[in-house]
This record gives sequence, structure tokens and C-alpha cells, in this order.
Amino acid sequence: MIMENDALPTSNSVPPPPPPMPVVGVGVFVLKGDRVLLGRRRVSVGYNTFALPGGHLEFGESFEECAAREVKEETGLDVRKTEYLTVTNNVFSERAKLVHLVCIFIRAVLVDDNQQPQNLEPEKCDGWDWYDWNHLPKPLFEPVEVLVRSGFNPFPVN
Ligand SMILES: Nc1nc2c([nH]c(=O)n2[C@H]2C[C@H](O)[C@@H](COP(=O)(O)OP(=O)(O)OP(=O)(O)O)O2)c(=O)[nH]1
Ligand SMILES: [Mg+2]
Repeated sequence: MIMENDALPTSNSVPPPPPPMPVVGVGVFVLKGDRVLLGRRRVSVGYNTFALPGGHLEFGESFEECAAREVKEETGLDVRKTEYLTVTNNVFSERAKLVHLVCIFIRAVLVDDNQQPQNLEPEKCDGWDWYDWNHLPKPLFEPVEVLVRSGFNPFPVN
């Protein structure tokens, strides 16, 4: 039923917004001993949850290039041995909106073990810290939480 105030489509009306698309992100397990680097997000999706450094895959970029770039942009850290680990497909709702994230997980180690993470994008993150794998902070960002709950371990097998 058309209500009195409903806009009727006309030939010059604004086109409807495009349908939502999956987002391709890269999350990086920066490993140091038994610890991983995490920071509390200050942006949606995942506001206030602990996530890995990472970001959107840019056009033409390899997963490993994206991983090293995002870690550098967000923490100032230089990483090496970037290795693909796994991919997850997460569909969940956040604040009544459906979110679809395809996340490529990469691991890496520091070029210089003494280098400290800096919070280079404070509008996006509260700050970076190392967390023992067996004592991860809560709440974790949904894609990381699902991965950890599945029993996944990002550390190389000795
Ligand atoms: N940072 C981060 N993003 C993740 C993880 N898992 C996961 O699905 N993502 C998804 C969520 C985001 O929609 C997407 C991009 O990450 P982001 O929200 O940190 O993006 P960003 O602002 O740093 O990226 P950019 O636009 O600067 O490239 O990747 C994770 O563990 N860490
Ligand atoms: Mg990010």
C-alpha cells in the first residue's frame, strides 16, 4: 500500500543504494614469543573489542603486502616472515545491521625484537599491547573470537 508521504519513483529520482557487499580484511597475528599483538577497536565494526592489526585489502595487493603495510601504518612495527594462515567467512549482526567479513589471517614476526608498537591511528584503536596466547583479553573481535574458539593456533609448530 502506498501511503500519502511515500516518495514515488520518478525518472530523475536518486538511484537506490547498492546492496551490501562482503568486506575483505586482513588480520595479522604479530607473534613475539608466546604473545600476540592486540588493540581495542575504537571503530565499528567491533567497537570496544580486541582485534589484530589489519585492514582492507587494497586493489592489486597480495595478502602479505597488505599485512606488512597495515601493521606498519597502525603500529610502526616492521615485520618479516609474513605467512598466510587461514581465511574465515563471518556473517553476524551488529547494532541491527548485518556485517559480512571475509578475513585473511596472516602471521608475522618482528624484524627487530626490541621495537615497540606505537598507536599511530588513535582514532581507530586505544593502543597496542602484547597478550599471552593463553590469557587473551575479552571481548575479542568476532572473527578472532570465532577462530580462537575453533581451537586455531597461529604459532608455528616446532
Ligand atoms: N584489523 C582487523 N580487521 C579485521 C580482523 N578480522 C576481520 O574480519 N577484520 C575485518 C574488519 C574490517 O571490516 C576489515 C578491515 O579492518 P579495519 O576495520 O581494521 O580497517 P582499517 O580501517 O584499518 O582499514 P583501511 O580502511 O585503513 O584499509 O577487516 C582483525 O582481526 N583485525
Ligand atoms: Mg585496522
